[in-house]
Amino acid sequence: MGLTKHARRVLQQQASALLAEHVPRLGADRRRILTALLVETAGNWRLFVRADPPDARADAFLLGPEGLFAVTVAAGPPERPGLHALVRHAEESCAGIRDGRGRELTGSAVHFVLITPGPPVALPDPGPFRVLAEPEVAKLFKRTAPHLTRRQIDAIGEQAARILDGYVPLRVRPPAHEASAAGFLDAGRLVEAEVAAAQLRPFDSWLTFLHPHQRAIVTRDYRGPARISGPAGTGKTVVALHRLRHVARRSAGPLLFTTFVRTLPPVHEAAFRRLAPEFGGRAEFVHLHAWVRRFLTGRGRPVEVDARGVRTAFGRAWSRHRAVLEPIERHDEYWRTELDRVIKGRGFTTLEEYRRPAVRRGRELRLGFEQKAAVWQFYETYQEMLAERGLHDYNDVIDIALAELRRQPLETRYAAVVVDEVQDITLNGLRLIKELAGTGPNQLLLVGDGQQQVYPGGWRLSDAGIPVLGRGEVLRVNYRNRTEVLAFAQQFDAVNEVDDLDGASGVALKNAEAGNTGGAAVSWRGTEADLAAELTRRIAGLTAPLGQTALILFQRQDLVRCRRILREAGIPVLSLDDYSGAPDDHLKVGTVHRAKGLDFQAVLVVEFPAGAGEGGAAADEAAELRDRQRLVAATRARDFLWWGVVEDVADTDGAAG
Ligand SMILES: Nc1ncnc2c1ncn2[C@@H]1O[C@H](COP(=O)(O)OP(=O)(O)OP(=O)(O)O)[C@@H](O)[C@H]1O
Repeated sequence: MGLTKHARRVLQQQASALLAEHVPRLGADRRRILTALLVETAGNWRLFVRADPPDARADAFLLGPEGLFAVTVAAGPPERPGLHALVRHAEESCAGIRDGRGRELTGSAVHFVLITPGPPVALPDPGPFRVLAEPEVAKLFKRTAPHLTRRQIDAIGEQAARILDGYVPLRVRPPAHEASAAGFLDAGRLVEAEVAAAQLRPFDSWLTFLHPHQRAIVTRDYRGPARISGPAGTGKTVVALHRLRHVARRSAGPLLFTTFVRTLPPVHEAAFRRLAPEFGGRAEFVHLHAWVRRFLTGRGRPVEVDARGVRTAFGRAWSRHRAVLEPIERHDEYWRTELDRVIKGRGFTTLEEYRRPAVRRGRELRLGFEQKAAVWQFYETYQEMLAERGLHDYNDVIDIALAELRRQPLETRYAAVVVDEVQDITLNGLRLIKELAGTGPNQLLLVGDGQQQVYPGGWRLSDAGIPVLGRGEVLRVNYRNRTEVLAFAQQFDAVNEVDDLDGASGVALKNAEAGNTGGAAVSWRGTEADLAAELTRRIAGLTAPLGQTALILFQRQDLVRCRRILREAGIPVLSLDDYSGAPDDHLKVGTVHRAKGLDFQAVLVVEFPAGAGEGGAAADEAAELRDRQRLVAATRARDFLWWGVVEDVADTDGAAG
């Protein structure tokens, strides 16, 4: 911080006097380093120094806008079991601290810092520590990602002073005339930090505080694969990230966070780096298909998906079989899903398997014995078309990787694997995950919500041989959406029963408890001709920053329509395809498939009429799917939701191009 030389000298004198009085038996290294820490805490920070002689506990706890730090001064990390004792003590001693809303400070939110005396040294295995050399101590106080407000720091500090047994709270104060001088207390930066924290409040407090139920799941010891389900916004991903850090501290080896949604891993990686910067290098965040491609390349079997070639193969197969399939269901998309999600997704290799009862769970349209035979022929033609061209689709790539993994397991096992949005993975994808993660204690965590399926699924975890009996957790307090937004989203929840991903009943969004108050949800109906003016007016009137706002649509062709409106209005946009969670001032735009798992301060949704002329069971299925997609779109909004419905579509020749 911007201290004058004189002020720094005064603070150093105060700091040494304080340490000499309260912690008289300090060695020279600790004394120097703790003095330096104390000088830096003259702003919005608190320091608690261990009064007893060195033992297995941290030397100090440091609390500030970036969270709570357990600080150890040593030339290197302690050896196990000393390391375990240190981590356990730090986690346990802070665990009783609560915020004003009853949430507990989670032990996994404590950051471990190792300060090495003297010049920087390279430590090959720093374990859970962020390592700083003595001359780098000031780096700890850089406000890169503040998430605690001054009031929260005061409240935590007060409780820590009572709870941290054997530690004394020490604080130095600048001389009065210096305190009021510009720059000394760094008033400008404090205000900046307060404003930054206020903008995020209360959402980013998850980095430090968890609901007691969330916290219990983070630290629970599971003897096999575990599952977290619960409605949107209940903190499933938040818990999974904390748990990843918790497991990382207690294990060695790489960690994997994967999902079916291509756009999510970079966003969650950014969140994990804020939560656990010390494990950034150990954790891979990658979507399932990218993982598979990399794995197969590593095994000398690179397989690429030529999406255009696959579409052509499908088109040819469809034109050969449409005369038979159209009378059953006329939309080719329906049959594409049948191939992708049922026949290939579930790994059927014979018509007999496909004919077994209950294998099409989740599909409303019933198929008779002969009809299944007709679909199977269509599937075989599609496979031939692919084979003739030497092509593989995404399901094939999963199958090849699964066979390869079964032939030869991974050389280095993951210490832990987390799968997010698991409801959208195919059954064969789940089998692959089981194979790569293993089913040992605390190795595999599956996170999802059956109600947010945006692709038809229909499996149970047990179908993939993943046993979670007795290890299924359900979250029910929604922390993301303010009450008005949540109430709006709940209108799309028409289901009678939600699957907990393993055949039992789960919790639906309509039964979620609201964790936040306020918010606003506004709807609009109009013609496409009026949409441009209304959408741009809404965007201009937003109170949320443009960079924290998303426009969500349902079909790719809707994107083209809306992008044109935004371009003409000069509104800067970033496609959700390219979004990594990094802050910017562009409106995020994408389909609901890309918005899954994300949240924004404000969300605008435009619904264009769905394809006309559907009917029968397939239409019921499509309508149900659309409601689930609506529910996902609406629950992306934290504070404000605008829902626009276009009632008629103008002549858009060329627009949908
Ligand atoms: N303990 C908490 N304290 C404060 N905010 C929280 C807490 N838990 C979750 N949140 C907020 O709720 C938001 C949603 O959390 P998260 O993304 O983990 O939910 P989810 O259940 O995975 O949602 P979805 O199923 O919709 O993807 C987070 O971004 C965070 O802002």
